[in-house]
Amino acid sequence: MTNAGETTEKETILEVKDLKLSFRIQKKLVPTIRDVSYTLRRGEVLGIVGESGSGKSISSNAIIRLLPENAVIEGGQILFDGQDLLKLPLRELRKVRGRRISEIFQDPMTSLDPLFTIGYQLNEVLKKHTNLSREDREKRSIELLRMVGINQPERRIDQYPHEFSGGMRQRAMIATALACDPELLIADEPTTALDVTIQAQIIDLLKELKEKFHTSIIFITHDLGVMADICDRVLVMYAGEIVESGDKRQIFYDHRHPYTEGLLHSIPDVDGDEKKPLVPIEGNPPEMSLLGDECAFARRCPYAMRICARKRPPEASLGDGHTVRCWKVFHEEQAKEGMRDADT
Ligand SMILES: Nc1ncnc2c1ncn2[C@@H]1O[C@H](COP(=O)(O)OP(=O)(O)OP(=O)(O)O)[C@@H](O)[C@H]1O
Repeated sequence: MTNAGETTEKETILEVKDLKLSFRIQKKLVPTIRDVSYTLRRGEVLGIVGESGSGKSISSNAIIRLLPENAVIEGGQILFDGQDLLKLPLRELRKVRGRRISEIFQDPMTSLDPLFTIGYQLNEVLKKHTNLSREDREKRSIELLRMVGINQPERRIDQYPHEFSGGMRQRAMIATALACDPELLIADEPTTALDVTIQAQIIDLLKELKEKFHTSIIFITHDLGVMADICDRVLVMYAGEIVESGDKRQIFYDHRHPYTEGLLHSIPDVDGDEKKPLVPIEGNPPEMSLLGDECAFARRCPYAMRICARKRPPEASLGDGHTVRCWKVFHEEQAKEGMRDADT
């Protein structure tokens, strides 16, 4: 792996602009990812959080077009290192996938084949994406297993996935994802199925990747505690759209969207020193096929006003990269601006 220089640290690696994706269901197109826009810099960990079905996986899998057959991308751009991946023919995209962008999943068996040894699978990835000789591929495979914390990699390389424990399989999957030094790693709930100790070890490993190699990571999770630990910036998703985005401090300590507020009340205190009662958000997310031009959260929102049921709120920019899609916040910001104008 090459150690990226400090100068590349703030460079934008990924820019998603107005991504719109629908699913074809019984001849109808159901909008599911709605105007999603965000930027990811080199060496940054971007967390995506939201309830089940909010679009975390689909919006991230759209980057490498790993989508169900009935998915239709209806608009937007996905600029990776300046190149629009949506315009790239599938054959070209396959070269990017696994080499410059790779993905790790909750279930390691999504990407590990039970019929082949771990060494064979690492070798296949390296054969496909690099010009390394057979000998160098073996050396690299051993180095990768060692890097992800697998002891005795020379012996382990000849073993099959079932001979590994759950945590070790997760590490082996991470090793295959890292084989070609990806610039972007998409981690979709990579620690959810693991016990707390192993979860912490995997998080430490991902942090090390970010620190040492400036790998950019999209980290999808339900777990706001894990998110507070690893992420620099956070996207809060609800009903296929980003309802709030900001850096970790803005989201945890200065959030403005009622949904973010509800999410944060539904977990134990992130600092762990104050025991707050858990208050789940009442109600359920909307049925996407029935959603009109209203605020998707209106029916569950304790602050909903008349306009919320009639019109989707615009995205308000609060400065320093903090955005919120909520009428209440929009009006509060307008009022502040009005007061500022009156003062001058
Ligand atoms: N093949 C499909 N056809 C129709 N709708 C789909 C299909 N696949 C996913 N969806 C819908 O897309 C929406 C977003 O799904 P996605 O898997 O991205 O959610 P998620 O936030 O990652 O959820 P989870 O946390 O449960 O993984 C959901 O409402 C889901 O029902």
